[in-house]
Amino acid sequence: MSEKTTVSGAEIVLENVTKSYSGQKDAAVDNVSMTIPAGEVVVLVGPSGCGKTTTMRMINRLIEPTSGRITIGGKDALSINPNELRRTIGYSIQQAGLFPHMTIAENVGMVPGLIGWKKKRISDRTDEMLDLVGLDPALYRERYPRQLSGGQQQRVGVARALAADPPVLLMDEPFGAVDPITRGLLQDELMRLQAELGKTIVFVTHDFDEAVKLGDRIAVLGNQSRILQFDTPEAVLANPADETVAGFVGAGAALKQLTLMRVRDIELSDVPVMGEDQPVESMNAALGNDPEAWGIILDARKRPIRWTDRRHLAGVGSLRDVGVPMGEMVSTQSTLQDALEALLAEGNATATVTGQRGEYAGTITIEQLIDTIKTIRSQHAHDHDKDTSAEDVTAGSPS
Ligand SMILES: Nc1ncnc2c1ncn2[C@@H]1O[C@H](COP(=O)(O)OP(=O)(O)OP(=O)(O)O)[C@@H](O)[C@H]1O
Repeated sequence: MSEKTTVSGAEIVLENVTKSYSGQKDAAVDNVSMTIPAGEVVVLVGPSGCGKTTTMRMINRLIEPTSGRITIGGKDALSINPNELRRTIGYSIQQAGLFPHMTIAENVGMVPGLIGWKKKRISDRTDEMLDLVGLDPALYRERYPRQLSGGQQQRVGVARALAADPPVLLMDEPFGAVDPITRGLLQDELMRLQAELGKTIVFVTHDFDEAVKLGDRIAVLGNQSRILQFDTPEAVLANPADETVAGFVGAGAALKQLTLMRVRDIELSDVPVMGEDQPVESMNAALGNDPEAWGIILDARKRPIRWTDRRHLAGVGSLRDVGVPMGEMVSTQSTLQDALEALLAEGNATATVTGQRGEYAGTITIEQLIDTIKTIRSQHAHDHDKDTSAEDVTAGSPS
């Protein structure tokens, strides 16, 4: 996710954690070790039944490990009493898991109530949380869950998980039950919230794209929760650890990489730019003799308004009257994927980039996008050559 302003999260460490359900031949989770750094979003992703939920639920002790150790902020999870555990760990699940007979306010205020907050404090906090997730408290407090849309219920689920301000948030497919557009919006909101809150978030999904979008790190799990790869989304996309992970990454890994970087992250190229009031000869001189060269005419606030080449300039008296209106532009905030789409939409090899206030910032070309992908690839080309004992993944040997 993006840069955090604060980190309020706590580190979670799993050491050789195993869970065998009675009556099952194989352990559901077999000897898993991983460190989830404070303030990061770690996404557990893997096929159905691989043990993601079991792994997550052992962190808040909804499931007791058969063996191994889990610490939260350095404290053994088994030694934390139930009240403290509720305060430390927020939990949100698919279909929000709201209590149908309780109002939205009662749902959100439930954990603060359980840990003994006073009425007024709970009520204020409930309003604050509903605001935070984009629901007007005046409209929604007294409603019942069935009177809300699926997406709104999911928001309430997140508000409830955050209500007691826990350093750790466990989210088990929280957006699994909503349509793709709502899901995208909820993901964006979670990213915005997290940039502000800096919680430690463990997020379970079987949607790899969701993992790439939300994770600071992704743990790709195989059967029995075996960690196949535990790394940043960039590294997993650029260099999957093995064929199983590659299969999970799926087609279009290079394109997915483009969603992880923004235009401001790369060095832009340039074309000649001139204000409308500058002499035509200056633009001519800047374009030189190259018949393919083109330049951009700016308005008084340095915003690109038209592009021009030598042919347009022949015989004209002023830059005010020449050129072709600018097509779709990209902003420095856009993802490289947005930039690629703009390039394809315009059918050009170059797109114009504008800054925060619409001012000219440079240009971006198809070649630059290709070079960026190549650079990411080469940066991660040797990731698996490293001695993994030095890494924070100490899980049983990845196959
Ligand atoms: N209470 C239980 N008793 C016995 N076996 C269980 C129990 N809960 C889960 N399992 C088994 O443990 C394995 C891991 O299940 P788990 O729910 O953790 O997987 P998951 O990766 O979260 O799956 P999904 O993505 O389908 O939710 C599965 O084989 C499942 O059948």
